[in-house]
Amino acid sequence: MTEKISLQLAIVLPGVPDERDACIRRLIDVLQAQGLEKVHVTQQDGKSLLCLHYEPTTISPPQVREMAQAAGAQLSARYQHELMRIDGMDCATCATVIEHALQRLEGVEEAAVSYAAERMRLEYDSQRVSRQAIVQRLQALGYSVREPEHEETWLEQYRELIVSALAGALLLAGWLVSMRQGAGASLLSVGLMGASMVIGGYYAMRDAWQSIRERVLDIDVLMIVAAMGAAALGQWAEGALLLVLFSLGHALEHLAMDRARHAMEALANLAPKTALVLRDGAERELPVEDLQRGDQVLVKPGQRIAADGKVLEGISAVNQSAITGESMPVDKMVDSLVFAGTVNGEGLLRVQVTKLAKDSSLARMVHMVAEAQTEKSPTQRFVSRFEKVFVPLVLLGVAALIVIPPLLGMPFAESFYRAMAVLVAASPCALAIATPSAVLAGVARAARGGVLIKGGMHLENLRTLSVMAFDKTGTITTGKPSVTDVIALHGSEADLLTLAASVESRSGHPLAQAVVQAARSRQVAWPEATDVQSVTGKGMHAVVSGVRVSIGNLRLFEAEGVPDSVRQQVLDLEEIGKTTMLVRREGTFVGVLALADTTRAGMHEVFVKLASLGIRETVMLTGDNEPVAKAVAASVGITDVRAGLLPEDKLKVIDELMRDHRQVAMVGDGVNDAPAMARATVGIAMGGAGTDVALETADVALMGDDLSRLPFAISLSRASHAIIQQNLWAAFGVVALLIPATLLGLASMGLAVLIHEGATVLVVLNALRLLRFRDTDALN
Ligand SMILES: Nc1ncnc2c1ncn2[C@@H]1O[C@H](COP(=O)(O)OP(=O)(O)OP(=O)(O)O)[C@@H](O)[C@H]1O
Ligand SMILES: [Zn+2]
Repeated sequence: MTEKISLQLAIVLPGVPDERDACIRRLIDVLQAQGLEKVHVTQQDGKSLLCLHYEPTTISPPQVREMAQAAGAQLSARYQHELMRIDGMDCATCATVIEHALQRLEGVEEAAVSYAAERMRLEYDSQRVSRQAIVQRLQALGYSVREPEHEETWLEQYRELIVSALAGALLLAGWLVSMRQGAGASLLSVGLMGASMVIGGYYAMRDAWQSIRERVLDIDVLMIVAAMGAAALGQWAEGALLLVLFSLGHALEHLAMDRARHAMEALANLAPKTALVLRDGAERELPVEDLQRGDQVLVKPGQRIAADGKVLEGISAVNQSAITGESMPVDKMVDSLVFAGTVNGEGLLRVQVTKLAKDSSLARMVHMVAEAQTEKSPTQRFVSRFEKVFVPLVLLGVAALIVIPPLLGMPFAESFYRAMAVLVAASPCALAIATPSAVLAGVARAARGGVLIKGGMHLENLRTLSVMAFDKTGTITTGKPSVTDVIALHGSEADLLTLAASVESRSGHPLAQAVVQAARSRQVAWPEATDVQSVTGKGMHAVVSGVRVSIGNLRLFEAEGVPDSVRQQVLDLEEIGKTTMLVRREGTFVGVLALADTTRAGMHEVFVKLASLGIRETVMLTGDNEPVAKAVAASVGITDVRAGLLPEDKLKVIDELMRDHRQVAMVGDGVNDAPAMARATVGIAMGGAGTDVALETADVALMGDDLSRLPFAISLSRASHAIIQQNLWAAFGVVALLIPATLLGLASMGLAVLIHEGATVLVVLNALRLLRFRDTDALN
């Protein structure tokens, strides 16, 4: 017989971003090679556990644990994960170039680059390749890694714009000189225009060179070929204009994209740089990086809070809009959680630091958004697939355009020039940037509104939901029930509470805690229970002072049966919307406890808004009894109820809903609904700022502790979709118009470049509109 133990994956493999990571496969292989029977990952309470099966006769549990930890430590030291910021990418193909180049580098396990976010997700084997070697490879390709502390200077930010303006000035000068005619002047004007081409084409040339070396043909190559073609035909002004416009277009595009990126960085800067720390009885101002867990910091009225922590002293209303998007201040008192970057109200707070500055909710949110922006959305994938077919077709067509007309008698110069114009017209630059720019802006806007969307896919999926399932306890209700009725059938109420509390004090379930609380408030003392056995979704069995005690709902006693009189008591209580527990001592039912939970404030408004957004069906899933579920559902406006569910039933309901409706969201608090959330199209967790699991396991996390931002998230997703559609139509439209126009010689190359670059900039500016999306735009 084998036995098994479970360890928390996050402890064995710290720093591994998610369960899909390759390190987990490696860990499993290593451990199985070392003689464990079987190793696999399971989920429990939203945490990933590593389950280790072993042969107890050959190895002891501490040895197994040690083995796992040693292997984990070795792997985490060896395989490094990093999110790098990359400077110098000029177009979407640069991202592909980097990915190809790095993936060919020995020891690089994964390199995923987002052009829009200027970021790269990197995983590498530090025994085979050093970080330095990777950075050097990037630099050799003409890109640089921006280390986190680096602030962009004014000059760096506008460098491209300055270069293109300079090229433009030279072109203008050359043109003015050529107007004056004269032989010397013409030489001078050619010189000036040549200089303009060199300067205006600097970045394009650099990127084109890199692309050619990586055997990728991109827009930079096309532009350089076209400009040199024009120059070779003696069309200096045309060639220079092309490069000036091209570089100007790119400079503007980059400036616009920077705005979307800075929207997130501005958020990160909300947290103060220093904090007022109480150490050794004195107040000292320290940089937040020096704060330790357990430090006490003072937060004065009106100040921004410097660290995530727990209030030790003081009462105040805190504006948490920076994190939750909700501008109504939240009351804080002793034991409340507060978050870095939020604004203290009128009270003085003494706060115990619970998280290091780099792990604060705000810092993690900014990091996760950056990571989300590197994930490709389905539309983006579709566009990439399209480009793979489209670009070679264009090149073939252009080659034909150069070769065939001269055979029919057209001068070569003319056919070449026209082919170049067609090439520019058909370059899908606007198409490539249409979706990523909108995703970038949409994800950033969502984060500023307190909604963390972990990737373009989820941003797009939110839009198409027609059914949403909600967990009841903790999501629709506060999840803090209290005991309302104590009905003793044999003996006193105190005896009943003693038995109940004795058993329930061994459970972490919110209902159990409510029972313990009730016993405590009546000053009941209870003996220690033994042989405790918890039955998921039903209740508990245990032994108290030598007698067997069971406590739970009707389902727990189904097998042995419940006397009709007792059952009737229970049903009567449930009829008026209460959660019930029966208590049985040996064979006798000794009492019934009734509990009630309160519905969260503002839920009704949320469901009204969801309905008006076209979410036709809302379903509440709960392990609680049907009358309670129906009462809660009716009071908030939920259309459908599935009650009496065991945790695994919740998964089945999600499957069933997905069969009928395809796109289904599961909304929960992330604590014990993680499996259902993972199964649904979109898993939405609330309370992202307070609970780490919610933040980690969900596809979409509402940072605040209620659902009020849900309609905002959905309407933002719709707005993003609308903008993506507009962008794609505009991009396709321009290509569709320009190709025939250049083919027929109606549009010159200069005009083609102007329109082409104009469309690209326009598409990005259109995407930026999402940054200004307002809640009030939500309902239309
Ligand atoms: N420790 C316990 N003591 C008594 N009854 C329990 C206990 N644990 C669970 N139950 C019973 O099982 C039911 C379902 O519990 P479960 O934990 O599956 O759902 P829940 O968290 O209460 O509600 P929801 O499904 O809405 O999140 C409870 O309503 C209760 O009747
Ligand atoms: Zn197992």
